[in-house]
Amino acid sequence: MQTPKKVGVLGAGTMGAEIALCFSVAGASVVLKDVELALAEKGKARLAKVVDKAVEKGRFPAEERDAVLDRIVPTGDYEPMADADLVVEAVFEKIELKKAILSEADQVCKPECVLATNTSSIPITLLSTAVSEARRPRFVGAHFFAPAFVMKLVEVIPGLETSDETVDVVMEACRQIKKNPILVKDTAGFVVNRMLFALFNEAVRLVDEGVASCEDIDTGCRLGLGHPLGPFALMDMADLEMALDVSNLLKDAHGDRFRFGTALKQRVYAGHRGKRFGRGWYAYDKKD
Ligand SMILES: C[C@H](O)CC(=O)SCCNC(=O)CCNC(=O)[C@H](O)C(C)(C)COP(=O)(O)OP(=O)(O)OC[C@H]1O[C@@H](n2cnc3c(N)ncnc32)[C@H](O)[C@@H]1OP(=O)(O)O
Repeated sequence: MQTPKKVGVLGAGTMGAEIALCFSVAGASVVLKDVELALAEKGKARLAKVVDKAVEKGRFPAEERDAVLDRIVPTGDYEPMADADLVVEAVFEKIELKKAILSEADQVCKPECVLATNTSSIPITLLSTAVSEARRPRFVGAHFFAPAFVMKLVEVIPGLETSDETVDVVMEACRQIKKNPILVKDTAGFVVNRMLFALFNEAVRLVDEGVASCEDIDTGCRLGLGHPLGPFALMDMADLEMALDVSNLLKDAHGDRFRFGTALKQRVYAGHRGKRFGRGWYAYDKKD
């Protein structure tokens, strides 16, 4: 398959916007939707900074900057994605929210359109119940990793009714945007988040037990295991509340080994949710 000519992205947060950018860089026209136009425009504005940084670091050609951003059209409506070949949903990791948005998109998108969800942990077959029976063969999971413009992996997850053709289409679309797709069975947390949350949970337990500080545990992971960031720095990059939600989903599916420790819950209760909130495991300068 060619790169899809037109792509819709539902949700202009950090993940959604950067997924939009990946397709635009590959030459697709992209519609970036949020609940209202102003939020979609804000998501696109953040992308200009992402591209500028990539240009600064010599990782993206300066002369392509404007064209790549021009191909991304922000919107508050579903209608502009009626003729999209592929739509990727990337809204908050809440089951009912995702289902509502997938159902609305399903009613607008053309029958041939593949509808993909960027859920990080919710079973695809469960989310597929939000779309019509006719769409289900063209409904699939496509899990990107943060920061999505940089990270090369996409987990491709067929649900019970996803067709082989849809899996092939999405795997190929990932290759066209220079990502490396891996095929993963439909299980809560898929592959990478099951491993990542095992690490997160053990790291929080170490803090709960007073074995070491988060700084030292992060140093241990970086210098002892070669991870680019330790688990606490990584949780701060995401959102501690989101981490707690995901871990609860994993706990429901796989048992108590995914139970998060006390130190994390306390930070969530206190609103210390991570870098974007000015404070998480570490303190930061608050920025937009
Ligand atoms: C929860 C989901 O379902 C699953 C996930 O996505 S888990 C997260 C998986 N991602 C990772 O583990 C990535 C960890 N980070 C890295 O490996 C490296 O930082 C990197 C390869 C992305 C970039 O490295 P490099 O280009 O050398 O620059 P570096 O300075 O480290 O980071 C560049 C920018 O990316 C941001 N960034 C790095 N990791 C991030 C992450 N996980 N999420 C969001 N932003 C991230 C940094 O904050 C920095 O932003 P800034 O320029 O505004 O300060």
